[in-house]
Amino acid sequence: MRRGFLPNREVDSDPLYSPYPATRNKKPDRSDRLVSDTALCSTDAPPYTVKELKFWGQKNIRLADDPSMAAKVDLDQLGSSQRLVFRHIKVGTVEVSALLDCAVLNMLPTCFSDPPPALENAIEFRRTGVFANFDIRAAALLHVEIPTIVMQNTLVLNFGMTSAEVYRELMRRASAKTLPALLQLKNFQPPEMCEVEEGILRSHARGIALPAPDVPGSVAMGHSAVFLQASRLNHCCSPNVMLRFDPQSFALTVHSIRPIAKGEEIAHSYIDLTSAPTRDARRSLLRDICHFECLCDRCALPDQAAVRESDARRQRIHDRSYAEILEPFEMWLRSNGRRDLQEVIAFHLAAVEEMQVEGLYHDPYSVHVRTLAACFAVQEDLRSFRAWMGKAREAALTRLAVKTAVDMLRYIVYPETFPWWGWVQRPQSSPRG
Ligand SMILES: C[S@@+](CC[C@H](N)C(=O)[O-])C[C@H]1O[C@@H](n2cnc3c(N)ncnc32)[C@H](O)[C@@H]1O
Repeated sequence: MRRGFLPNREVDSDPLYSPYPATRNKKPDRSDRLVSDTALCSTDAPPYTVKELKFWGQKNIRLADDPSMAAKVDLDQLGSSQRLVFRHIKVGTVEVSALLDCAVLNMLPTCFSDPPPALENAIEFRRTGVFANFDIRAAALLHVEIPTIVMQNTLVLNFGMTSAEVYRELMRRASAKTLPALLQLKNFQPPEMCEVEEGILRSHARGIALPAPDVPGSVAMGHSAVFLQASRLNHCCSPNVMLRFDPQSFALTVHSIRPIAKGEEIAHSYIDLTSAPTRDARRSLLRDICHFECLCDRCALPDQAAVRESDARRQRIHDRSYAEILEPFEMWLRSNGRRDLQEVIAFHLAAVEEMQVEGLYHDPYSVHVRTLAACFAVQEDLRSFRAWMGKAREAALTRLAVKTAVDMLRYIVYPETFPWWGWVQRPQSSPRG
């Protein structure tokens, strides 16, 4: 176990913003374990009536770039739950410059666990992107990184600092070792939108899930972090890696979601691809949120016909509900094996192929491959069962579903322990297990 926060050097100062006492924070305040050299405190008198709060909110709240955020933030509730503070969080030997709510800080572990080790030298970070150094299998851990800066996405600015000053302060507090590297990151924000420091942090910050206190609006606030190396990862609408952030180790991990060839660019998706099935929808989302025109392989298809085909495939993937995915095999079981199992297999193979062509390996993919494994299990087709169960296991590992992956390994080694094994031979009986 590594040490969590730096030992206290001085009494905790006022939080940056504390318009009302944080009465809802019933957990013991552990902020005395945090270093605080914060000398800033609230300068504006907080508003008290809902009307004033709303007006004050329009003036002072800087919403994150996601426009849907605006709808989620309840200004009436917001003021009573916010106590933003600048802090240094110590993770192993790394000091993270943070601007977080006290309640969120209190929910972080006092000791961070060690993250798992990454595959050595698997990827190369170049200025313009990240590339595979050798052929990589699916579900490999390619990179582990502690953030340099962590912040709340939605800043409530009534403590006498402009948003530019807040971002500058976060940068200033980054360790002397990382500051030059931070300043070298490109600012991709339109120059009229914000100053350089804010532009750099906004361009390279990615969303992370931190524990959120049970107060209205706190989840909508969201958090993001800047990772010096992982910020080199470009966006792709057919990503080959998935990023995870684990608050227990305070580390970002990068996992391959399919086999990757040597020299191939490593890229993840900046957006939720399931919410934007067509190229136009994806591009418009990326323009709105990230201010760039997507030039990934999927968006830069050679002609309009190829784009239409890709859109149609993604729309079909998008439209298929879980019930629809599960239905053919369930119907086959209910028919006591009298229906044609080959039709069920063909349905799943076609869906898997579509997902592979589009490079989409989100949850429905694992349902398809698991069901294919079951289709071959009922026929006692050992080779195909092991192949599909192997893919299902990779999908589980990518999602960090370790227990499921262990169960699947057991089925691969001892196929007869799989509940549907050989069921076609004895269709009247119910599955074992
Ligand atoms: C976090 S940076 C990624 C690394 C970046 N290429 C660099 O040189 O620092 C994000 C920026 O990279 C560029 N970018 C990333 N993915 C892209 C894509 N698919 N198409 C076009 N530009 C992309 C955009 O300018 C975006 O604002």
